[in-house]
Amino acid sequence: MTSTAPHLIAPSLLAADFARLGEEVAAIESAGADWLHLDVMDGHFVPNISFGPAVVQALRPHSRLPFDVHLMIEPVDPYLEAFAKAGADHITIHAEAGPHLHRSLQAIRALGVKAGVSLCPATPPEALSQVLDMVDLILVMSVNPGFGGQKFLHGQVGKIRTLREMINKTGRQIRLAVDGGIDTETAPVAVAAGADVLIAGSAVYGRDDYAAAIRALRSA
Ligand SMILES: O=C(CO)[C@@H](O)[C@H](O)COP(=O)(O)O
Ligand SMILES: [Fe+2]
Repeated sequence: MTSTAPHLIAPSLLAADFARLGEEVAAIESAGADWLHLDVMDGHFVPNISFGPAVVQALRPHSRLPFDVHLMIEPVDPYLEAFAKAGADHITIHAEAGPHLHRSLQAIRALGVKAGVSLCPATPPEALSQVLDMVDLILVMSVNPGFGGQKFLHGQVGKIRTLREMINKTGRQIRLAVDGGIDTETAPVAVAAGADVLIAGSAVYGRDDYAAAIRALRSA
C-alpha cells in the first residue's frame, strides 16, 4: 500500500557545513527541497550533541521552507515551547524519550505546530496505536539515531509497510517519513513500502550539486 500524497524531500542539516549554516539553508531551498530537517541531539538520549533552539531561531530568517525539527532529546517537554518559538513548523519527538508520549503530543499541538513521533529501530509500530489521532507525522528511523552517514537498516521496511496500513485505516492525513541511510538505492525501497517523506543528509548535503542530488532522490 503506497501513499497518494506527493513525496517530499527533506534534506538533513546535520550533513551541512556548520561554519556556513545560513548559506547552507538558503542553498537547499534554491535547490528544490520541500522541508528542512533539523536534527537536535542532546548527548543523553543519543550519543551525540548537535544544536539547540538558538540555532533554529538564527536560521529561521534564511528560509521559507517548513522547519522539520527532529528532537533526539530526553526529557522533551521543557524544550517544546522554545523550539516552537524558534520557528519550528513540525516538532517530532521520540516515543522512547519518556513515559508520557500522549502528554508531550498534546503539548506540541497546543503550541500550534504539527506534531510528529519517531520510532527507533527496536520499537514496534504498535507503540503508536493509541496516539494516531494526535499526530501529523510519523518518522521511522532506518538507522540508530545519533549520527548521519550510517547504512540503511533493511529490517525497518516491514515497519514502514505496517505503519502505512495503520495510517491509511485512520483516514487522516499523516505523513510517513523515513530517516537514515536514504540515497538513490534505498529511497525507492522506502517509497514502495509506503513512505512519503524522504529525509536525507549525506545523499544531499554530502554532494557538490544539491539540486542534482534532490532531483536524483525524487526520480529514484
Ligand atoms: O536523525 C538522523 C540521525 O540521527 C538523521 O536525520 C541523519 O542526519 C540522516 O543522515 P543520513 O543517514 O541521511 O546521512
Ligand atoms: Fe533526523
